[in-house]
Amino acid sequence: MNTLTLEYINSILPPRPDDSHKMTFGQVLNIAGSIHYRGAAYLSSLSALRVGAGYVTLASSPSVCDSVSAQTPNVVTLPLPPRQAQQAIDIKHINTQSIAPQAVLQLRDKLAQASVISIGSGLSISQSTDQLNRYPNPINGLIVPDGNSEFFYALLTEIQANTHPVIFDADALNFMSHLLHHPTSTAQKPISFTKNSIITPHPKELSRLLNVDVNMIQAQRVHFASLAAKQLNTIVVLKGKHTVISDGEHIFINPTGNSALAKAGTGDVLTGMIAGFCAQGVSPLNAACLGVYLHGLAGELAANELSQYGVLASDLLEYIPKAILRVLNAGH
Ligand SMILES: NC(=O)C1=CN([C@@H]2O[C@H](COP(=O)(O)OP(=O)(O)OC[C@H]3O[C@@H](n4cnc5c(N)ncnc54)[C@H](O)[C@@H]3O)[C@@H](O)[C@H]2O)[C@@H](O)CC1
Ligand SMILES: Nc1ncnc2c1ncn2[C@@H]1O[C@H](COP(=O)(O)OP(=O)(O)O)[C@@H](O)[C@H]1O
Repeated sequence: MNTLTLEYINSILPPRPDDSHKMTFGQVLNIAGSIHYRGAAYLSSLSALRVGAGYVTLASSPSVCDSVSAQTPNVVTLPLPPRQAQQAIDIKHINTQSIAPQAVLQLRDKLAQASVISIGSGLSISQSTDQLNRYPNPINGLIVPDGNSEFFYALLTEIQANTHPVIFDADALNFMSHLLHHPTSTAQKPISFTKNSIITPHPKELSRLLNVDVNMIQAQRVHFASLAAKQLNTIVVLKGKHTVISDGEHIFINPTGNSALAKAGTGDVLTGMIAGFCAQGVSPLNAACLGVYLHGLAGELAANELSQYGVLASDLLEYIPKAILRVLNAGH
């Protein structure tokens, strides 16, 4: 078990060759955001650019793409077609901002081109009103997915054989929990995290994935992060104070960060940072270490100027470059 250090982080930062262009630093395909979580799409896309990715494409519903474009000129958008109602009676149940499963066909070329794919930040699975009538599982609190769930399933099927890094966050994890624990509840075939994947659960999300009480997870964070990495064949980033990173063999503990990060949207920033490092050719395990350490350091630097009370997730975007400079300067 290793605690991440400034020196180690400095040693795994990717190079920035002079003779380079935007594609040198990789393409992120970020599938994120929904009608109530437009901010998650913004934060996860911009944070990937802030750590040095060359090109970020946000694929989402048209309204999310419009919102993000209105806030920043830096992100390329790929609006995906909304789901259509099959019958007149469905119309009141279907939020037209849900993405059609057929959108995966439109994404096919982008999925193949991308250096890394991030899926799930704010990509709600609970957009349709019929979900509100369903009961949550009493153990894991998970409600049967709906809304974007058909799109999710089509997407996960499409990328099963993908060997590029894929980062699964937030609702992508909740959807996977549903598939893992209710395999016969739908007529769908088994599906798993992809090779070279990274998952970024907070303790409740890991509790849903493992079907283990969240208090048990918190009492044995290293054990459950490592167990999940082995069982699910993925790299696990178990978030919270002293984030644990494990590939099932190695374990890293993050010393950076403070309560400034305990604010909505900071997890979306982390997902983008890890994706941005993967895009630059860093191994998924090192990308997870870089993202987690620098995310925490950005929170500390932001809190030095704004207080632990006053930092916003969007403030982190300004402090990521300062955190990188701090690490670079430590190397001289
Ligand atoms: N501006 C935006 O658009 C934002 C969008 N977000 C998106 O909102 C969606 C829902 O995410 P949420 O995380 O709110 O919903 P969840 O339902 O996954 O998590 C909330 C539950 O998990 C528990 N929990 C969270 N962190 C915990 C921890 N460290 N220890 C123990 N329990 C913990 C909470 O107490 C709560 O019961 C995600 O798709 C996410 O990406 C959020 O990131 C917030 C900001
Ligand atoms: N008290 C804390 N100390 C250190 N890091 C924290 C603390 N609280 C939250 N974080 C970090 O902030 C992020 C929160 O992510 P998450 O729970 O997914 O939030 P959201 O879904 O709102 O984006 C994680 O990276 C977590 O490790």
